[in-house]
Amino acid sequence: MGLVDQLVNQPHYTLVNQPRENDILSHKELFDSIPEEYLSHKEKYENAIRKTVLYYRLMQKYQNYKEGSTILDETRANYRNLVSFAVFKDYPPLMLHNGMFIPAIAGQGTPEQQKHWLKRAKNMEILGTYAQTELGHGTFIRGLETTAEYDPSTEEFVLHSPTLTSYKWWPGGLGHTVNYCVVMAQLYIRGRHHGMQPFLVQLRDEATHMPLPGVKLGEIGAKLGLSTVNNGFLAFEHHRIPRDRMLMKNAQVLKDGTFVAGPSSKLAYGTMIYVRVIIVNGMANLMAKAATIAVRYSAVRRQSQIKPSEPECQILDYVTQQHKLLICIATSLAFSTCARWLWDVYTGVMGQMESGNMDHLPELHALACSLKVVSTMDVSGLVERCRLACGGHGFMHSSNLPYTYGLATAACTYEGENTVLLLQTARSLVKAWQKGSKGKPLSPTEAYLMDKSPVPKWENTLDGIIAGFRRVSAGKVQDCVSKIDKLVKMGTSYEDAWNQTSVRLVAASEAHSRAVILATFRSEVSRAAAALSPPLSRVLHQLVHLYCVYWALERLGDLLLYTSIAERDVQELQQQYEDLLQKIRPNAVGLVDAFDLRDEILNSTLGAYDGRVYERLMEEALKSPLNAEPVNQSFHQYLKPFMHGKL
Ligand SMILES: CC/C=C\C/C=C\C/C=C\C/C=C\CC/C=C/C(=O)SCCNC(=O)CCNC(=O)[C@H](O)C(C)(C)COP(=O)(O)OP(=O)(O)OC[C@H]1O[C@@H](n2cnc3c(N)ncnc32)[C@H](O)[C@@H]1OP(=O)(O)O
Ligand SMILES: Cc1cc2nc3c(=O)[nH]c(=O)nc-3n(C[C@H](O)[C@H](O)[C@H](O)COP(=O)(O)OP(=O)(O)OC[C@H]3O[C@@H](n4cnc5c(N)ncnc54)[C@H](O)[C@@H]3O)c2cc1C
Repeated sequence: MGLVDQLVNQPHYTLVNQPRENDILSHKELFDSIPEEYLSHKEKYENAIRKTVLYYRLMQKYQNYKEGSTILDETRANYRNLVSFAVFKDYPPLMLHNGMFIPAIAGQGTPEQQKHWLKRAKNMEILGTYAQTELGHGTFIRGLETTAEYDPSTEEFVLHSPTLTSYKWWPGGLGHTVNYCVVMAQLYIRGRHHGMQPFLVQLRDEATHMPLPGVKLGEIGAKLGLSTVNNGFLAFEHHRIPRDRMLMKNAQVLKDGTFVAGPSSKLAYGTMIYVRVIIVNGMANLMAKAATIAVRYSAVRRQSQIKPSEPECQILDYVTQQHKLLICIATSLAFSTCARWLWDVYTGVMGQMESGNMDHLPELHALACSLKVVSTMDVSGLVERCRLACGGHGFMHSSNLPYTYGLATAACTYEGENTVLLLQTARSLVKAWQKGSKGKPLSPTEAYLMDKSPVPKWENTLDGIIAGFRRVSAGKVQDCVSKIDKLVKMGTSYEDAWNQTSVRLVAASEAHSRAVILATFRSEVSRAAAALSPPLSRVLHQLVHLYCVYWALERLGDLLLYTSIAERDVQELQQQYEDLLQKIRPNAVGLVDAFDLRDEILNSTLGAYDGRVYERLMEEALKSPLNAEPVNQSFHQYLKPFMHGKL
């Protein structure tokens, strides 16, 4: 639940940092007796499975897991996301089961297929993942090589991996955990290609868990993070599945092999939009976690003196530390606010599509791409900033900042690599510009592109900054269109012109995303603040103000190019920013406390509520197996003979 929602729903903010009675986190067996850093690769996985089964059983008990609850409710059950941080520093092997396997069935299956498979999946009778990416292709979906050839004589699909590069590669849980998956494969009927389609495929025997004949499975090896997600590989050797295993909500294959196309071939990509929307909220949670750890630690840590005559100060009193960290609080709030707004857009478009109206799908796709990119890019950068702001202790796994960075930075790549998705949004912006230039109406989030009024006098206000970001985006899009048009007029193909302009297109796409985020953050907080006490409303508006001024200073070059901002405005903005740091500093700890992330969820020696940082660091250090004995056996085996010249 975002900070604004928490504050709105709980007028007097009660900190519940103690284990609640009858709460999943009160089950100590959920937690590791020794830190998982000291386990082997295999032990980490096995321990994660142990915790996974306990976690899901308890989650079902405490979340009164209703059969009828929709996927949307489940996924928005932030509690699960947050609690999973407590149990799994890295994500669980079943993250894809809830995160993509179930949503893919819900989004791509017929009502009958949903009825049958969702029941089994939500009861954890079967475990699944989403297998799209291959060793040779991740971005270019149309280049994926796994084939599904329909055999009308047996009414079966024959799945096959024709090359090494066609092996499915990366899907979470695929290595040793799941026994089913949704496989995205190129459909062929009587030699004719019918595009990428989703197939629900059993991979392992439900009793023995052995891979089925014609199915090759394994895990892809050690990674930067997500060490317990069990990302795996999958290959098919002419593996046959019944016709009813193609998820046929959008497109169908009849018994005789007749292909019935869906309203749009892109509906098969629907699960990706859904996950991109969810990721924005996930980033807000990660940012809240890292900000809580770093701000609390900065309130406990005393280092050096501001005045030689005074004792060592809290490092949070250094304005440079405030500059590093207060934007993190505002960023978490910005993305949790935008996530809820994007969720409402998503559910609205899904509702329209249920009645056959596809008009708003392109705008949703562009928004989901841009917000997924900016939230993952900003949060991974700011989580790393939180780690650096904690000095040496931030480098400890026990701080939980390195793990949190791994979770955030992974999202810059999965669910659509960030550059590629920004280019998708750029595609939408260029089309909107061309459409608007012909006088046609644009979607609500892109309508500002057609603002042809003269550039107004710059104002150092929220309205002025947001209008400025819109000017930057529109100006960049116009420059891209002009460059592409100029290249095409010189005889360059449109595709080559697009590629030669792509650095600018990515920048235009990011500028658009920032304009959307600033405007949404400001309007959503203004709407929610009306229900808050004046002091609370004031601090939230200070955070919105900080966020807008911060990004104006970060993007000064663009503002100087496309708006009338002048040097004196910049000086004033810088002063505004420093004044805001000073105003927010007294509330910094209170604000991260308001994220209400319990110690078990923070999982951090630096961020615990009681502030006993040094005792916790020492407690964790003593858990190292190396500390079990004063002299390690390697001294006698190697060092001693080496030091005596005998080795
Ligand atoms: C902290 C973590 C946060 C949350 C955790 C908690 C919950 C989340 C749970 C699970 C998630 C966690 C982990 C996920 C694990 C990872 C999973 C994966 O990675 S799955 C694989 C993801 N892969 C991709 O995203 C591939 C990216 N590539 C593409 O999308 C396409 O190839 C691309 C769009 C780049 C290009 O495709 P192409 O066919 O070349 O299309 P083209 O550019 O020509 O455009 C054609 C046409 O289609 C429109 N379009 C493209 N994609 C979509 C879409 N998805 N939906 C709708 N429309 C789409 C595009 O706009 C264009 O339209 P026009 O022709 O312009 O009209
Ligand atoms: C932790 C993790 C978990 C994952 N989980 C899953 C999963 O569960 N299921 C699944 O199916 N997949 C999963 N993936 C795979 C993920 O979806 C792909 O890695 C992602 O789509 C990027 O594709 P790629 O790896 O082939 O990179 P590539 O697409 O090869 O990208 C490499 C580089 O090429 C650039 N590039 C590529 N195409 C273009 C273009 N058109 N224009 C400009 N630049 C371009 C990219 O910007 C990037 O810099 C996971 C990946 C990770 C890291």
